[in-house]
This record gives sequence, structure tokens and C-alpha cells, in this order.
Amino acid sequence: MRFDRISLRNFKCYEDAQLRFDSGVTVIHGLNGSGKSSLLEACFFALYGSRALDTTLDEVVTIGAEETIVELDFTHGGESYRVRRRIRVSNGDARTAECVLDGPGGTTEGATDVRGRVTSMLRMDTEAFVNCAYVRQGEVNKLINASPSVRQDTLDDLLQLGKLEEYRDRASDARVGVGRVRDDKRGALTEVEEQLEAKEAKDLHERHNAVASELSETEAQIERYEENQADAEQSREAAIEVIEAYEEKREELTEIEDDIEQLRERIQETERKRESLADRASECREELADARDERDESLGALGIDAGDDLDSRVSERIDSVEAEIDDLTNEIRELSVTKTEHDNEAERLASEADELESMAEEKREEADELADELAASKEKLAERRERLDEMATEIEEKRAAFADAPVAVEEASAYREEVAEELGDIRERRSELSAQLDGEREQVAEVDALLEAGKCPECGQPVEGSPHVSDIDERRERVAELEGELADAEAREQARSDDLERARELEEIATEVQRLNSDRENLEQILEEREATIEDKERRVEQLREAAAEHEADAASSREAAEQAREQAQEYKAEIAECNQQKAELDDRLGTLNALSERLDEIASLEEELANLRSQREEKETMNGERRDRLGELRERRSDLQAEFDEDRIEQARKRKQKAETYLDEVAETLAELESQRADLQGKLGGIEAEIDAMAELRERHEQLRETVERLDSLYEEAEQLEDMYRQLRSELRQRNVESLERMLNETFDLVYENDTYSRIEVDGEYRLTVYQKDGEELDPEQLSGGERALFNLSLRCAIYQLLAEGIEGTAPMPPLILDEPTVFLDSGHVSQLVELIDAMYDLGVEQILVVSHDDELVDAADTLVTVRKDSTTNRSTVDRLDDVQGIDKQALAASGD
Ligand SMILES: Nc1ncnc2c1ncn2[C@@H]1O[C@H](COP(=O)(O)OP(=O)(O)OP(=O)(O)O)[C@@H](O)[C@H]1O
Ligand SMILES: [Zn+2]
Repeated sequence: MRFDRISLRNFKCYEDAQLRFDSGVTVIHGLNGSGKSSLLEACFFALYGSRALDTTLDEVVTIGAEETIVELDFTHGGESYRVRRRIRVSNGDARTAECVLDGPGGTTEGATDVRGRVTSMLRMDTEAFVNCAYVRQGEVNKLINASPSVRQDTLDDLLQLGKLEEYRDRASDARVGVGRVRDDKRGALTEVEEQLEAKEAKDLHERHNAVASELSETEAQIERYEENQADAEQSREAAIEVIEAYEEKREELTEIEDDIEQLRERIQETERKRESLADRASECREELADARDERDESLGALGIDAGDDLDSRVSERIDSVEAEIDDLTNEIRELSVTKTEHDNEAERLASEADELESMAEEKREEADELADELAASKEKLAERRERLDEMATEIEEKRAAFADAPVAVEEASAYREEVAEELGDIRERRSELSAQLDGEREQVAEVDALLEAGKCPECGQPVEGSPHVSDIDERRERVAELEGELADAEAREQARSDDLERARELEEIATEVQRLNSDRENLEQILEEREATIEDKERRVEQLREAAAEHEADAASSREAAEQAREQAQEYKAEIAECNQQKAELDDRLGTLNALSERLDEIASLEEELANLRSQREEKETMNGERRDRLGELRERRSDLQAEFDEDRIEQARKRKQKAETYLDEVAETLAELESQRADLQGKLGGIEAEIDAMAELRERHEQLRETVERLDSLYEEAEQLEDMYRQLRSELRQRNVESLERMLNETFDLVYENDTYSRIEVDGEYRLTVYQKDGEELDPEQLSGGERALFNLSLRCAIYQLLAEGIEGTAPMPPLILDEPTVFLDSGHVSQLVELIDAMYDLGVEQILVVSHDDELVDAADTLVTVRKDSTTNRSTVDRLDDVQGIDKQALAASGD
């Protein structure tokens, strides 16, 4: 195994550092505290994690940093691997955030799994690694200081003897397990053997034979008894037959006696009935005599002779009387209908007369009233005529006013309108003239004033020659003209105004005349109408009086007719009474006839009954005769049966039956006993057979168990042998290892420690180490001096590496030999020996050796020199590496690193 490269980030004093490793001897040097040990620790930590630390995980993280990353590349068995760990600090607590091992076998993740894989690859756990490969600062003596048992475990593990122990344990477990099963099976076998012995002691087959012969004897007995039983049953049956025949006859006899008794009773019963029939017949005869007497009486009363066909004759008579009665009844009904009609007529007429009379009265009253009214109307009419005449005079008077008027009465209104219109026109003309006159007068006055001032008022020119002044005279003439016209107009206005006054008066009178005329016309019309009404009323009075007279005449004739009707009704009533009389007589006769008919019926039915009674009696007589014959027969049969009975024979039969039954009871008991005996024996036999079967089964089981136990025994032996073999192998191997180790240790120790003090070193089976002095004295290695101990220890490690290289099949782990300050206890002479030892180990096959040292001699022996420096200002370390340093002035280099 070989480290190839380490890469650090924030690991202790390193901020960021990479270092490549090569085969051969690498010497790391630098000042105290520059970080040399930390570099080796980093490699160890990369492989084993926190187990590799004496301290807690957070101490590897650079103070103040949050994350540390360590990566180690290494080669093992010709293959490359890389392990990477990342530590995170949070809240002062450091934990592994990432841990990965990459290699040909795949990727392993997680601190535990990675450590497991590394351990099995190197065949070293943390402890073994520091015991063997990694000599930490001040721990050079670790292996010899360790107790022999720790050393033993470490070496056994390294040399894979531990595996053998494991196999031995497994074989032992298997042996114990097999032993347990075998013991169980043995127990079971013993049990089965005991059971078998117990069963064999019982003599099962002999018992089986004895029980079987007893059973066949019992069965023979049962057969015999069953035969006897059948015989007894037969004789009992025969007896029962005889007894039953006897019982049958007895029954018949009893039946016959019953029949005889019954027959006798019936005969007596029938005789009684015959007697009662005779009684009834004599009653009938008496009744018949009575009925015949009554019939004869009726015949006499009705005058009918008692000849042939009496029945039909009587019924003919009844029919004719009934017809007569019917006719009469109809007649009476018709008569009373007519009578009622007449009664009703009389009543109707009487009330009619009443009505007519009252109507006449009414008419007359009305006529009187009307007459009174008429007288009053005539008076009023006369008064009105007078008024009419007055009105005519009034109108004449008014008309007189128009005698000297310019118009007639009828034109008064038109005349007034004409005058009023003319007056209006005149007035208009008059005011026009007066206005014109005022204007002219004003202008004349103006011109006069101008003339006085001498200037024209229009143009301001001198008045002389002005157009305005020149027509002044014309104007004065016009004023005069207008004044004349006005006076004329005023005069006409006065005249017309007077005319209008007169026209108004006339119009008024004309209006009055008109009104009076129309009033008179109205009155005249009314009067005419009234006069016509009076004539109408006078006619009406006359009519009413005539009508009243007519009604009275009618009433009188109605009363007469009513009287006649009443008389007729009276006549009908008398007729009806007569009819009723006749009908009563006929009813009487019908009653007599009906009674006669009933008697005749009675006589006929009595005669019939008598005949019937006679025949019944005869019938019963015959029946009893027959019964008496039957009675004789029965009596004969009874005496026959009574003669047949044989009491002795029956008594014998009864005895035989009794005997058979007794025997049957006994035999049933015996048989039951025998059968239960047989069942017992069969049960026993079954039990024995089952036991025999069980014994066979047990034998089989016994055989199986025996075989199993045998097999288990041999298995147990095998396991024991295996266990022994592993134990032996281990101790043999260890012995061989011990011998080799002893030889190698002596050789190495001789090589590095050339003096005469010690003769040899002894390693015993428990890896106990003893040093022998030349004089033969024994010495514990701890008693050696510091330097001696260091050399001894290194020799031991060297021997172990040698053993590993020789003694292990497959890839020997051979991890790099790491020595931190190994020269501390050595004098200069022994440093050279150390260098030789290192060379020897390299030759042995330890591919890589890492040494931390200041020693010049060691620096000289290095293939690669690594210098570690720490920057005093930042307190951070760096690494430098120098390859192929053989032949260069390494001391100078090393010195320059200091
Ligand atoms: N977690 C950490 N963070 C920062 N620095 C640390 C941490 N742990 C240790 N150191 C420092 O790292 C330095 C490394 O010491 P280390 O033991 O590796 O040095 P060295 O070269 O082996 O010294 P010596 O020759 O004395 O053995 C020390 O100075 C220590 O203070
Ligand atoms: Zn003028």
C-alpha cells in the first residue's frame, strides 16, 4: 500500500495545502510547531476518521474556520483509491458532513462504512495501525508496552489467525446445536422404548385368542335361545287364534240379542201409531157429520137443491152475484161523479152572480164621481171665456196707439232699428265736421300770428309772396263752409233723436200687443181642448151606467142557472142511495154462498183424510207382519249359537298362551344378557387389536428415532472434529508465526544493535517477549534503556512487516511505515543503525516510508525531502517538496528550510 497525494483545506494549521507522495523514503522536516506531525495525522485521519484522533473532532478544524476537507489518494493491490472527508462546524459542534471512499470496488459512503472498508482492506483497525505502521511522536515503545493479550490479538488479526478462531466458534456453536437436538431425540427414543416394553409385557396376542373363543361360544348360545324363542312364539300364535274365534262368536250372539230387542220395540211402536190413527179417524167422522148438517141448512136458505154438480152450481152462483155487485159499484161511481159535477156548477154560477153584482156596483159609483167632476169643469170653462173677451178688448186699446204712427204694429221694431242707424251716421258726420273745423281754425290762427310777425313760419322767408300766406283767404272760406255744415248736422241730429224716442215707445207697445195675442191664442186652444174633454166624459158616464145595468141583468140569470144545477144534484143523490141499498142485499147473499162453498170443501177434505187414515193403518199392519217373521229367524240363530260354545277348549287355549308368554319373557331377558356379554367381548377384542396396532406404530417410530439419533451422533462427532481442527490449526499456525517472528526479530535486532550484552530474544506462544543476556539472565524488554527499547520496538515492527510479507496469501497490506521523530532516544551511532533498518524494510517490500526528523543522517538517506514552513504573521503552514534529492546537498537545503 502507498499514499499518493494528500490535500488539505482548513486542517489545523493548514489553510490550503497539497502534497504528492512517492515510493521510497520521504523525510519531512521543519521548525517546531510548523505542522509536520499534523501532516501525518491528516493521512491517518483520512483513513480512520475520528477514531484516529486523541482529541475531539472540532480540533482538526482550523480555529475560526467552518469547514475542513481532507482528501487522500492511495494505491492498494495495484488499484487507485480516494478517500474524502468533509467536517462542518456549526454552533461549536463539529460533525462529518461527507465521507466517501472511491475505488475499484465501487463507492462507499458514511464514516462507519468507510472505516469498515479500510479496516478490512488493511486488515488493521485504528489500534492495529498505530501498533504496527504508525509510530506516533513519543509512542515508539507502544507495542512492547502493550499487554501480551493485546499484542496477541493484534498479531493474530494481522496474520488472519482471528478468522480461524471465528470458524472454530462457529463449529462449536454447530456442535452444541446438534448436541441439543440429539439429546432431545434421545429422550424421545428412551420414552418410546419404555412404552414398547410396557406393551410387550401385556401378552396382547394370547389375550386376543382367549377373548375370541369366549365370543364364539356366546354367539352359539344366542343362536340356540333364538330358536327356542321362535317356537314359543308359534304356539302362542295358535292359542290366540282359538281364543279370537271364540270372541267373534260371542260378539255375534250379543249383536243378535240386540237386534231382537230392537225389533220388538219397533213392533210395539208401530202398534201405538196404528191406535192413534184409529182415534183420528173417528174424530173425522164426527166433523163430517157436522159439516153435512151445516151444508143442508145453507142449501135450504139459498133454495138450491142438493143434486149433482153442487160444487159447480154454487160457484156459478157466486160468480153471477159478484158480477152484479161489480155493475152496481160502477153505477154508483158514475152517479156520484155526475152529482159532483152539478154541485160544482151550482157553486161556480153562484159566485159568478156575486161577482157581476159587485162589478155593477163599481161602475155605478164611478159614473157618479165622473158626473160630479163634469159639473165643476163646466163652471171653470165659463170663467175662462170671460177672461178671453177681456184680452180682446185690451189688444184693441193698444192697437189704437198706432193710429197716427208712421208704421204698422208689426214693423215697430224694424223702424226703431232704422232710426237708430241713421242717428249714428249723423252723429259720426257731425264729429268729423267739428274736428275738421277745429283744424282749419287753428291754421287760420297760426297764419294770423305770422302775418303779425312778418315772416313765413315755414321757410322764414318774408311773408310777402310766400305760398303759405297766399291761400289764407281760401282757408277762411272753408271755415265758414264747415261751420254751416256743422249747424245743419246738429239740427238733423236733434230731429232724429226725437224720432228714436217715439220709435222706442212704439216698439214697446207692439211687444205688449204681441204677448197678449199669443196669450189669447194659448187660452183659446186650452179652452177648445177642455171642451172636447167634457164631451168625452159625458159619453163615459153614459157608458158606465149602461154597463152597470148589463152586469145586473147577467147576475140575475146566473143565479137562476145555479138553482137549477143544485136541484139536479139533489136528484142524483137520491139515485145513489137506492143503488147502495141494492148492493147491500147482494153482499149478504154472497156471504151465504161463500160459507156454503167452504163447507163443501171441508166435507171433501175430511172424506179424503178418512180414506188416507185407513190406508196407513193397513200399511203398518203389513210392516209389523214382516217384522214378526224376522224376529222368529233371529231367535232360531240365537239358539243355534248358544248350542255351539265349548268352554273346555277355550280354557286349554288360554293356558297354552299363558305358558308361551312366560317363556318368551324369560328368554328375552337371557338373550339381552348374552347380547350385552357379546358386545363387551367385541369391545375388548377391538381394544386389544387397537393396542396391537399401536405397538406396531411404536416399533416403526422407535426405528426412525434410532436412525435419527445415530445420524445426529455422527454429525456431532464431525462438528467436534471440525472444532478441534480449527483450534489445532490456529495453535499450529501461531506456533509457526511465533517461530518466524522470533527468528526475524533476532536477526533484525542483531542487525541494528551490534553489541555483546544480549544473546537472543525469545517469543513464546502468547507473544510474550523475553530478552536473554549473554550470561543467561532473563530481562523484560521494559527494563531496556530508552534507546534500546526504541531499537527493539522498531526491530519488532520490522519483523512483523517481514512476517506479513512472507506469511500472508494474496495482497499483503504492507501499509507505509510512518515514524514521527524516531531518533529522539538514539545516539548518533544508533541513528545509522536506524537508517540501515529503514533500508532493510524497503528491501523487504515496504514500499513507502515516511519519517519526520531533524536528523541530518536521515535527511541524507531521503529519496524525497519535504519542508514545512509556517508564516509567522498569518500562522498558516505551507509544504514544499523536492524530488530526486539523492546526490544534492540536502543538508544545505534542509538548513535553508530552517
Ligand atoms: N485547530 C488548529 N488550528 C490552527 N492551528 C492549530 C490547530 N491545531 C494545532 N495548531 C497549530 O499547528 C501547529 C502544528 O503543530 P505540529 O505538532 O504539527 O508541529 P511540528 O512541526 O510537528 O512541531 P514539533 O517539531 O515541535 O513536533 C502548532 O503550532 C499548533 O499551534
Ligand atoms: Zn318759408
